[in-house]
Amino acid sequence: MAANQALRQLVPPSLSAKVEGSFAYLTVRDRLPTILTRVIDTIHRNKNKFFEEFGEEGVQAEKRTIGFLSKLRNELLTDKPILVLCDGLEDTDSWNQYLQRQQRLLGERDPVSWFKSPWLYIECYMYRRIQEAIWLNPPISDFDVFNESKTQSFFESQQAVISLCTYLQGFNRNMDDLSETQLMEQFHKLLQVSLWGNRCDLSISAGMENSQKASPIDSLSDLKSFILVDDSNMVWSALTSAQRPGEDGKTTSGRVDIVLDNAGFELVTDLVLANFLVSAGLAREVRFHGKSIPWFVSDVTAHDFQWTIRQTLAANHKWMSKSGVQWQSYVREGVWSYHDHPFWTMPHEYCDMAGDAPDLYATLQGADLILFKGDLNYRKLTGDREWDHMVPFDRALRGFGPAPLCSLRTLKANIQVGLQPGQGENLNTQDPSWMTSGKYAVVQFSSPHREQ
Ligand SMILES: O=P(O)(O)OC[C@@]1(O)O[C@H](CO)[C@@H](O)[C@@H]1O
Ligand SMILES: [Mn+2]
Repeated sequence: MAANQALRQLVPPSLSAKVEGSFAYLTVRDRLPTILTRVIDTIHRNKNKFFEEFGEEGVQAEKRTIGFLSKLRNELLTDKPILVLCDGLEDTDSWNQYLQRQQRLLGERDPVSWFKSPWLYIECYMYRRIQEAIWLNPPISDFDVFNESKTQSFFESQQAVISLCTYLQGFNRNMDDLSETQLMEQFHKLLQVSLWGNRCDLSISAGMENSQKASPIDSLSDLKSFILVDDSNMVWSALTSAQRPGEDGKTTSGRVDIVLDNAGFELVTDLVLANFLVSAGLAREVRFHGKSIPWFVSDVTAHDFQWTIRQTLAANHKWMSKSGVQWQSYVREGVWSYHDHPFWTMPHEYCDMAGDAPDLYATLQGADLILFKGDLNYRKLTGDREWDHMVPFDRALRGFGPAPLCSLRTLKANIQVGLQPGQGENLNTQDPSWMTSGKYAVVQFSSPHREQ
């Protein structure tokens, strides 16, 4: 058996709610039902809007949708079997095949259920069932149940957005005068701003307001010691080694793909970073990968992406508006593009991508650097397994490596690899909730050419 295959055999079990008292258990028992309750409340609160827009049909659709979601909430609370999807969407068959895969793993004795199956699978499944409940009840089928909380997060973070756009425009004006060292310093700062932007995620807060209040640049030095693994220098060298001398004597640079996470303030930090990468000549193109359906409460959809650029452009603040104008022209010129492959809203671990979504894997192979934002992406990169903290990041990826990649993640789930000997034990002593509080973060890099 080849070494890589043997390595794949030694894979620990998936995190699961079957472990009573575990973070997965508490999420499934408490946080997911809370999120569902908030979704039901949101739909109920929009009843009049549906009536105004669609008349009696809208009211009937609201009632049916709430019925679907209440049934889902009951299945979850009472650990009922996971049901097949029947909405005939593009990914319905893939979801139902994945259910069969989960059933094979469990054997015929136990049905696949909320508290017995992998946490990653059933949490993704819940968001896909919310989509089914909405989709099956026109005319409210394209209502985004999380839209209000995503837009609120943007508006609540206005001061931070203004200070970030002001900072960006501050050195955009004299970018050509910056030395290589100054460019690298700015890069590290904006990479950390994007990293900490990930704390503003609404599923960990179960939808509670979770916006950025403090100035993102000023707080970086205080936050530095909470970065447990910092491979930023490897990210910088991946960018600079992708630069090539062009025909006209100018340097051409590489393509950077950003696998997005949350809308609101976090998305602004990603757009500011992407703006810097292009204006500093560190990227010739940036591809953004978002979600094709509302996902994990605050994840970015195409509507959120366009809305955020429009909102920034229309702001009555000089530097915000100037940033929005720049972002809109990047999109129009094709320097920036938004993509939402269905795989990002499937439950798969990323080591399955080459086999289950070969088209997406091939697309990502065209990048010179891929930035994965957030905790759910980290869980999928590492398979949401019970890895020991000292297992190398490359090992936990289990062969996933379309291009040099970096995870920018604040810790919000009890999985963390690539730590030094004793680092995990020290953190357990100092701060027992270190893996789930969002206080700590990692910048973890892997390149396909490095030893697996
Ligand atoms: O990917 P994100 O937005 O950083 O975090 C997603 C998340 O909040 O959802 C799950 C908890 O319900 C965890 O995986 C993680 O904490
Ligand atoms: Mn998210």
